[in-house]
Amino acid sequence: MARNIFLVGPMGAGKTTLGRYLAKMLGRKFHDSDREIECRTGVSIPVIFEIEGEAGFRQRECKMIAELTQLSNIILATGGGAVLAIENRQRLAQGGTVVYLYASPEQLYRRTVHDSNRPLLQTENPLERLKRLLKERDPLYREVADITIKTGERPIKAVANEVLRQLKRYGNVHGQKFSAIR
Ligand SMILES: Nc1ncnc2c1ncn2[C@@H]1O[C@H](COP(=O)(O)OP(=O)(O)O)[C@@H](O)[C@H]1O
Ligand SMILES: O=C(O)C1=C[C@@H](OP(=O)(O)O)[C@@H](O)[C@H](O)C1
Ligand SMILES: [Mg+2]
Repeated sequence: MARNIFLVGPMGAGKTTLGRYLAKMLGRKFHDSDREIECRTGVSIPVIFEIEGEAGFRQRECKMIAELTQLSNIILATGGGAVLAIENRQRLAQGGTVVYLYASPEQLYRRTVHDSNRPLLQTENPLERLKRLLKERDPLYREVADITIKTGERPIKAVANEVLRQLKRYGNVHGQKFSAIR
């Protein structure tokens, strides 16, 4: 059976966008842990941070990752901080093939600067925050990842084709019809 594909990486790497795109290409179900948390609670991520703090959000995130990693044949976009908890890292590593989407802090900044839905970036200097978070979390992303993909300035389509090329080596898309989008 084809295994799950889990996307990890920093805010703005493109996990949500690429996950949705890959799911369409492969005809698989897509889940985004942040969106599922928002659906369950009925409020946005910034509101959860405001009411329960980051610690409260992390608890909800852990429960959601535990649930979603039990599913089969899915594409999952995690939140950028999901790798902070060791239990999440273990569940991700055991439940599927983990793809680390990497982008430089400057690229992450450009992709997130106009979006106010990421509470951790609502600071005086979001670029500095992105640099610090990437430095802290990069070893955790690498620890859990089977594959690392540098998105660079490539459009989503090109990143998706690169991910599929790499995933073939892991048997994820074995026997599954997909056409590389040119
Ligand atoms: N490879 C890419 N090239 C250009 N824009 C991108 C790329 N990947 C993502 N984006 C854009 O960056 C923003 C953040 O992407 P998103 O998928 O929400 O990232 P994440 O879920 O990793 O935080 C979105 O506006 C998305 O369209
Ligand atoms: O990096 C983080 O700690 C976070 C990343 C966000 O998800 P994206 O990585 O999809 O932006 C979201 O889970 C929350 O705002 C916290
Ligand atoms: Mg996302």
